[in-house]
Amino acid sequence: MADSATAPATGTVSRAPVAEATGISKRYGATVALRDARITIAEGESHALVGRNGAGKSTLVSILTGLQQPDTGTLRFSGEPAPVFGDIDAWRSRVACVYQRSTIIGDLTVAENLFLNRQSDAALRPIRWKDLRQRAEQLLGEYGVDVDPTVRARHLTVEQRQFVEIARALSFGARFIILDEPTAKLDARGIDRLFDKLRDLQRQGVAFLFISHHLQEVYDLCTTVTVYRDAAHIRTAAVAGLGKHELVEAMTGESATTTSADDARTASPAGSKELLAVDGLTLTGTCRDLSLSVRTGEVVGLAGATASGNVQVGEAVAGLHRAEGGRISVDGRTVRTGSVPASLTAGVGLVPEDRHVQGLVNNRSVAENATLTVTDQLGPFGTVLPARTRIFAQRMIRDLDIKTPGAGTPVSALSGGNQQKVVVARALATDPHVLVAIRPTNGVDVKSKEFLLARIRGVAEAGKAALIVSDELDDLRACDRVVVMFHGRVVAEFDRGWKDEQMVAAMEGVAGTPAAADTEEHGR
Ligand SMILES: Nc1ncnc2c1ncn2[C@@H]1O[C@H](COP(=O)(O)OP(=O)(O)OP(=O)(O)O)[C@@H](O)[C@H]1O
Repeated sequence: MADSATAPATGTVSRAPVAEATGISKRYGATVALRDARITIAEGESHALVGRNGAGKSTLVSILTGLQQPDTGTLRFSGEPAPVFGDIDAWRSRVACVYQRSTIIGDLTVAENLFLNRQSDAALRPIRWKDLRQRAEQLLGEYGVDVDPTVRARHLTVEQRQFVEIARALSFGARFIILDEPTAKLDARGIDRLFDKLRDLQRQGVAFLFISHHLQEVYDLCTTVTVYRDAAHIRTAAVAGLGKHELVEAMTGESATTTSADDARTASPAGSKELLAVDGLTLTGTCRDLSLSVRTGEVVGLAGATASGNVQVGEAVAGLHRAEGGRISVDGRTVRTGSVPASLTAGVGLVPEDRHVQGLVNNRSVAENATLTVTDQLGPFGTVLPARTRIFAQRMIRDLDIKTPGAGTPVSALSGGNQQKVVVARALATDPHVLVAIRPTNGVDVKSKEFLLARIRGVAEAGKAALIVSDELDDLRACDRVVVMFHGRVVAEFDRGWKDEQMVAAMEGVAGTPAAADTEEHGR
């Protein structure tokens, strides 16, 4: 398909693209991660790279940043050939990268993080702390990042850390920055501020490659979009000239259907009973006297921005936090708080927030990870029969459309979105009475998102209950009812049919939440 977006305006001097990759191929054993792929990022451009999970985006990033060598292909930065593989400083001066997972070290100060491994001018010269602080202040000031360089990085918010990472990445001199799912851990305000910062930097001539599964963000921020599918370049186009349906079609190779989780919903069955009850829950430093209930057949959303406490409440239901007061009960029975085994026994399944930290055992296979919670079903008398594990896992791989060469592949070899599916698969394997899913579609592509949300709906349809803890509007739209938290309190509740602005306003604690009133008006 023709590229239509990179032609410079007539009359302007055409400069070499900041980055240009052509004919890039990369294999991992039998897996083809990239096949003759290409991308061109013009100077000062905001360019999105989108594609389904496993399409090859992260592989391209690792090649563009010099972390991996392609099997074939050429790479040029501002018209010059790429540095030799391994010359880290040379790569850093051409391309900066901010990954979804923070590379900031919590125990070091901001200044130390900014100048990690380059604290002093020469290898044997002692570090001059005052100098370091001043250089950090100057650097932060240059990029308009309002953070004290002397504080330990662990005290920063996710957003502040990200700004520090951006400043650090650009301080090596690059005018091209790759942002790999930078919004995954930010709430709506954080995303706005990040985008403001990126627009500022763009005005200063910095070009971006922006990777996101949130197509709206592509429309909000980028001028050009490149689509990869099944390891190959499919299309590059001007964002303004490409409708969402067309974009999704390019990503999936199928014409976009209009079915959504919305259409798939069924009303809660009559005669449902309360399956999860949270009564007057108080969690130190998080929430006070919070109540919530989920009935059989229901999918309830627990929405809230980062500091709302919604994630902690979800985690408490799964036994990860001890309550200072109040009660959590499942199917009428009180569950001891602060005990994961007690919650598991009560029938609570959890999709944790961070698959890297809480979710997966990286060097173990997809099969082992997917069945970790159900080893008792895999063989008699505490044994685990490999054949049974494999069959169990193969069913999950099929059911959840997990893209992997096989059940024996280590999860670390899977793309991010496919890893997330393994985490969901594992939670579903226990056949939970109450499924608590925290940001369950984080890093998952649009098509797989529908799929995962439909699976969660399946839990409710099987007569159980699901609680989706999220600030993602797509996740929340899949719920029958959404309870919104703001700073540890429930501030609003919506039945289906809410508008995006209403939900965002409620999550941001906008006084008087016209949202709630509106919902009533719209005839619940
Ligand atoms: N180190 C590795 N070993 C084996 N296979 C790998 C490795 N890294 C990536 N792959 C495979 O290469 C393919 C492309 O993966 P990649 O991570 O580039 O996809 P992606 O588009 O970034 O996906 P996502 O949106 O899920 O992050 C996938 O099939 C993945 O399993």
